[in-house]
Amino acid sequence: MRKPIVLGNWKLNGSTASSEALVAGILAGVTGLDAIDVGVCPPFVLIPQTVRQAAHTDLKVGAQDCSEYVEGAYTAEVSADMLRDVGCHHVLIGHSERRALFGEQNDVIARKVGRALAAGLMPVLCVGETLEERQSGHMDEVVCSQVQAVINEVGVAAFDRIVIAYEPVWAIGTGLTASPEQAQAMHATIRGLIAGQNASVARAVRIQYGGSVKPDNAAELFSQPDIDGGLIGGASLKAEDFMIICRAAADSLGTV
Ligand SMILES: O=C(CO)COP(=O)(O)O
Repeated sequence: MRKPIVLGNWKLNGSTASSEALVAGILAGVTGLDAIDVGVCPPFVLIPQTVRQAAHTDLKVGAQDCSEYVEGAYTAEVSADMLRDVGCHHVLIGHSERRALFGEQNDVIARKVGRALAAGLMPVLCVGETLEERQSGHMDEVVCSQVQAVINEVGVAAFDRIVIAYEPVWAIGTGLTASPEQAQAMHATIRGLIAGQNASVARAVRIQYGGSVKPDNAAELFSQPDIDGGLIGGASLKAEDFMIICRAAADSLGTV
């Protein structure tokens, strides 16, 4: 049985005051949820205060990106080692907004995953197709090539320390959720790709769904056999909504 994992991706939102209030709300609801992993990904500057606030609790704190470089003259970059040093547990890598708005390609993303693993962080590899890629029937090929690029860089065995987040680009922030069947089909495709290279890693690897997950659709998504929790954007900015989604993930353990 895979342990579901629900992470809040705050993106470019929050202040010291608003994030403190949000984390307080999450911490008030997180007890009793030890059957799942729960975490947040604040903007870089809010990570240290969030780590302090979450100390000695079950809430895991991570980042939204890391550098492909270790150190040196790379203005504005933040390394995986720095993230580990300030207490991060995980790091999102290859989010579709990084790919689309900041030009990140599969090779850069694969190197970042390698850096995160070397630093002792749990990389959350984000993959997903655009609407055009889905409509032209290329979605499996696109998503599999995004995963395979990382397998080629770090080896398939390393996926025992990596979480995959399938986030169809057309479902992010749009209110359009992939149907549970569409999401399940892609999760099974990703697991199948890995199974072809290492069956036991494929059985164990956790694959989250992301893209307009809300309190009213989380339970149905999480009840799919290959969906192991969610990566939550907008709904993770409200503690109450985020905790309803976390509870749906915990409840899903009874249904699959
Ligand atoms: O991009 C996402 C999480 O990384 C999903 O965002 P929304 O939940 O706002 O659609």
